[in-house]
Amino acid sequence: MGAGASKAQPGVHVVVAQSNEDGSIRAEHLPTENRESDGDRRRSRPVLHSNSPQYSRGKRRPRHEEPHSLSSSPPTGSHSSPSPAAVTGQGPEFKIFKTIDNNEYTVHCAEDGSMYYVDWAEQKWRVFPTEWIKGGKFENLDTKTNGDREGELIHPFRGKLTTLLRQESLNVMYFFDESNHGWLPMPLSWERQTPFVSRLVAETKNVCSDWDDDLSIVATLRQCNYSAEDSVNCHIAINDEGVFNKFKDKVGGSSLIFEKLQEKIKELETELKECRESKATMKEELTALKDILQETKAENEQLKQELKSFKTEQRKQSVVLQQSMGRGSMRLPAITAKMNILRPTVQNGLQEIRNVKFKLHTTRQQLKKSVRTHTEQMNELSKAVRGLLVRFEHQSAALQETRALYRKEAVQRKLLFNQVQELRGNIRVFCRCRHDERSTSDSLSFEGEDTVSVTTANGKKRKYEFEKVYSPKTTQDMVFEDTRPIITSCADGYNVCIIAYGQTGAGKTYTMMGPRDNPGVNVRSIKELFNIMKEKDKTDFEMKVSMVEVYNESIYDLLKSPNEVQEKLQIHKKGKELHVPGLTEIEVCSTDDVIKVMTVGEKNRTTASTKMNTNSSRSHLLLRLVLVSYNSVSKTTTRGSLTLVDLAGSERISRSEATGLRLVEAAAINKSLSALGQVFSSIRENSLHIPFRNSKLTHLLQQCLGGDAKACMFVNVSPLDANVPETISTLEFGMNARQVALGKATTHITKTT
Ligand SMILES: Nc1ncnc2c1ncn2[C@@H]1O[C@H](COP(=O)(O)OP(=O)(O)OP(=O)(O)O)[C@@H](O)[C@H]1O
Repeated sequence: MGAGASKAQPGVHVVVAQSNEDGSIRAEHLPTENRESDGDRRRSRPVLHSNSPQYSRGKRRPRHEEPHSLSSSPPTGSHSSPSPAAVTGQGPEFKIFKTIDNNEYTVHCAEDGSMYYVDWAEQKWRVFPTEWIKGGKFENLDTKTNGDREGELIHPFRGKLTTLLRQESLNVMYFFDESNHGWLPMPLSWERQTPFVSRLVAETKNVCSDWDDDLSIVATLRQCNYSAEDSVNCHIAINDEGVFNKFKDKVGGSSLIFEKLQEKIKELETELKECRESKATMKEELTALKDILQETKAENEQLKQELKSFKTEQRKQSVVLQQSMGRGSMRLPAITAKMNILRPTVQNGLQEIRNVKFKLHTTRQQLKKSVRTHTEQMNELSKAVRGLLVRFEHQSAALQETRALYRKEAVQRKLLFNQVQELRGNIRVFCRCRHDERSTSDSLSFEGEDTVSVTTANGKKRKYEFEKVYSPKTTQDMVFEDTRPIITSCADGYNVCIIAYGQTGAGKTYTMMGPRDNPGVNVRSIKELFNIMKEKDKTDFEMKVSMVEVYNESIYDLLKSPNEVQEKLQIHKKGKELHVPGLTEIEVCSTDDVIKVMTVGEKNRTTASTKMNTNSSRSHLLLRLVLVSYNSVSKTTTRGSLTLVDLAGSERISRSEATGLRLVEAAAINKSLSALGQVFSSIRENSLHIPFRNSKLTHLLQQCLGGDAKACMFVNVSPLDANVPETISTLEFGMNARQVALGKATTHITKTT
């Protein structure tokens, strides 16, 4: 047992009570200025009461070991002591007995119920007095678990902290109070004066220069068991807390501060990064500068060397020059004389050179100026060209677009036209009344675009409706406008036929052929056909013309030379196609070609009729154009035909009062025209048999009226009152034809593989 004190001042002893590692308690004397000798100290050692509370606050070993560290084991014998069960309700063990004034005693409760406590003063086990029980209470050694002492703290920087209230033994500085004759805890201000604490305070202040409150330092030292290091840490922690509180007061929340601080940290980190980067850059620059410096130094060295060698060379040269001058001075007068002679020549030469140089300079300036002007002009020109190119590109794009639109439009138009045609029926009948100056009455009246009325001799008025009715005032051009669409069909691969019907002199030939300066449907149609074919892209075409007349039920080739023997042509069937063997077909490339061919045909017709003493108007004229086109894009061959028919006059035989040959002619015409009427009637009535073969005319027209063609008929009438019966007959014929609905027209297109 080592508890004692040294006497620092009379009546005051200073001691730090501390338990030893082995469980015994020792008192460590603090260094004092006026320490007494060991003997004095031993003599004057104050006696601590064994049950003094100050002892129990000293550092203790784990309590269950305490009795074993004593010199003797706790007695097991039976003494008169309270039963442990009566005290704790449990078996033999070590317990803590805590008095009302907080003194603690380690108590051993033996098996037999007897209890002992440790008398530390004597280092002995003593029987625990039963009368003490009333003045305190027992506690189990394991009652103070961490569970009671653990807690939490939300720290502004470290987040959630788990705290533990741990009981640890601390050194406490006491002084011996002579008056009380006992040890008492020393006040802070006194303690500050002790050399031991004074040294620790100095150490602490050395580390924390801002901490100038000595008493606060001593208090902290006490709490930290006189460890200067711990007290410094504690101070830093307290200061942190202070900062935290300061911010908390200002901003009002730890999380906000935390966020702000984190932001600050981030900013600082960014700054640091930037500094590092700029440092790296500067380092690189420095290296580069060093290199440059090195190079410059090397250059400098080289220049120095060169200068040195130059100076040496100069010295050598000056020596040589001086030597030369020495030699030359002897010939100087002769040289001077020669120079005087040469000087004017040289001066003149120099002047000339100067003049030439000046001229050259002037010319150069002029050239420069003109080059500059030309360059500017060139630039302007190229700018203008660029602008033109851009405009050209725009326009060609627009043109292409327009072309595409046009093509689309054309296709749509074709489709619409075909639809309209199909709706109207594929035979369209127009009525044309010729202009005749002799006409004075108004037996024919024209109502609207499609109706003509005829007033008969007995005053009856008959109305006839056609696709269109052309009054005498109608021009050739206007007539053709309605025919134009059917020509487009021919180019598209349809068999197309235009027929003129009417009494002699009613204007059939005028409508079909027309005068040379005002051509009719024939020439205009042929022109239109060529125009259409030429407009078609990637399409090659071939056109052939044939011309025949049907006279007295015989077919004659009008393109055969009149010198040749005229043979009657026959019609043969070749598959579905009709074929006229021996018929002349002439290839044509333009409208002019066709007109030439037609002129030849007309001439042959007239010659023939003269030879036979006949009248050309007594025969039917058929002009046929066969068009074969090939499209290289779609790889299709299209075959269409245009048949232009100028029929012979349709007047009645009785009226013409014909006899002999004229009668035969009239009968033949009558036969063929009535055969034509029959064909129309049969088609209209949907008869199984259509009598195409009843006449040469209808036989030849079979392909044009045969159901897959498109036909157009002009019924020509005269405005004269005298012709009213013929006019009515013609109009009736036209009406009959109008009611004919040809089958659906079909194109003749074959695909080439
Ligand atoms: N619309 C018209 N305007 C002016 N003159 C016309 C018109 N139609 C016909 N004629 C004239 O009437 C005359 C007879 O015309 P055209 O020869 O065309 O009759 P046609 O019906 O062909 O007779 P044919 O049956 O004898 O051939 C001609 O001189 C012609 O110029």
